Parts: sequence; C-alpha cells; structure tokens
Amino acid sequence: MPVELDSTVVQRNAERVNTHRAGKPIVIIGMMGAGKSTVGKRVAHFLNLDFVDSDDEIELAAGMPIPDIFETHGEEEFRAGETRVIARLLRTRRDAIISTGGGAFMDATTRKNIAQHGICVWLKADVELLFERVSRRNTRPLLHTPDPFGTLKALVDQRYPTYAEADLTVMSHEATHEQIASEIIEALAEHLDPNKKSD
Ligand SMILES: Nc1ncnc2c1ncn2[C@@H]1O[C@H](COP(=O)(O)OP(=O)(O)OP(=O)(O)O)[C@@H](O)[C@H]1O
Ligand SMILES: O=C(O)C1=C[C@@H](O)[C@@H](O)[C@H](O)C1
Ligand SMILES: [Mg+2]
Repeated sequence: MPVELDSTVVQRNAERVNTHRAGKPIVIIGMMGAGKSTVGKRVAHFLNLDFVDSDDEIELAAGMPIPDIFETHGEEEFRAGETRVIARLLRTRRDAIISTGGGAFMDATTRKNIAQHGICVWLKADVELLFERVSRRNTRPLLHTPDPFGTLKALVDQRYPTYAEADLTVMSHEATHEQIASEIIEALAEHLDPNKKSD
C-alpha cells in the first residue's frame, strides 16, 4: 500500500526550501530512468516553481527528438548543445526545477555552472530499477546496443563517482512519484535549513 503523504509536512518543508534557496534553481541530475523528469515535475508543483527539462529544451532548439539529434548530428554535437542549454537555463530560470539529461553532469563546464548557480540533487537508483524503467520506452539512443543492461551498468559504474559531487543525494526507490518528490523536498529543507527540525 502506498504511504499517505502528509501534505502539511510537505508544505512546511517546501516553505523552508523556498526561504533558503537564495533565488537559486534546483537542478536534478542522475541516470536515465531515475525519475528526473516525472518526479521533478512533482517537486516543482509542491514548491510552486516552474519546471523545465533540458532534454525538452534541446529538442525544442533542434526541432527534432533526441534520437534524431544523435543520428543526424552525433553525440558530440548533442553534448555541446546540452552544455549551452543548461547554462542558459541556469541564467534565466532561477525560479524553476531544472531536470537534466542523464549525461549532462559528466561535462566539467556544466558541473561548474551548476555548482555556481544552482542547488544540485542527485536522484540515485539501483541499476535493476533503472533498467526496468528505461525498458518501457525506446527513446534512449545510448541503450540501442546488443546488451542494453550491460551498457546501462557500465554507465552507472562510470558516472556514479561524478554524480556524487552533487550537493545532496536522494534515493529513488519503489514508491510513488509524489513520495519521492516529498523526500527530495525534505532532503533539500534539511540541507538548506539544517538547524530547524521538522516534526
Ligand atoms: N517513483 C516512481 N514510481 C513509478 N515510476 C517511476 C518513478 N520514477 C520514475 N518512474 C518511471 O520511470 C520512467 C522514467 O522516468 P523519467 O522519464 O522521469 O526518468 P529520467 O530520469 O527523466 O530519464 P532520462 O534521463 O532518460 O530523461 C517513467 O516511465 C516514469 O514514470
Ligand atoms: O544518459 C544519457 O547520456 C542520456 C540521457 C537522456 O536524458 C538524454 O539526454 C540522452 O538520451 C542521453
Ligand atoms: Mg528526463
């Protein structure tokens, strides 16, 4: 049975986050399938902030879906566009939750920009859970390989030490999107306003 969310506690934590985030956007990083987009939208709703997704912004700028960008222009050009788009979002969307593409935080310039202008949350999940989720749709070009689970596992091993540079880490587990969103908000409240204990 899903846990009932205590909306009063969520709202109290949301207020703590908004009071202490000093006008910085909250940036969600992590592997494909972690829930950055779908959970990120709920975080934005609870915090009464906008939601923006760097993958969507890249698709908008390129006028084509991500798999087509990879096919037409190659990964290198996609990554250059991703770095530019995230730099722009950090400058222009301060009252937003910015969800990023899975590979975005591997770029040193993007890491520096996020550290300087945002508050960074790593939404972390076990590889088995990630695989179950990404298997639902065929929209991740990096997994178009003969052994998608092996590819995903290799990316996890390669990326997790770098993702660990985020300001805070929240586990994505078997719970509703809303529950994970509320856990992100609680972790943010504790990180930004550590002296006040929530009851
Ligand atoms: N807590 C959750 N409970 C149930 N399903 C979830 C949960 N979190 C994510 N999912 C599902 O997993 C899939 C992937 O989620 P989502 O698209 O948000 O991941 P992402 O981190 O944005 O991935 P990408 O980096 O590829 O954009 C979606 O079908 C989403 O509904
Ligand atoms: O993990 C990755 O490198 C990617 C994740 C997606 O969000 C997209 O940004 C793209 O498919 C690449
Ligand atoms: Mg996404």
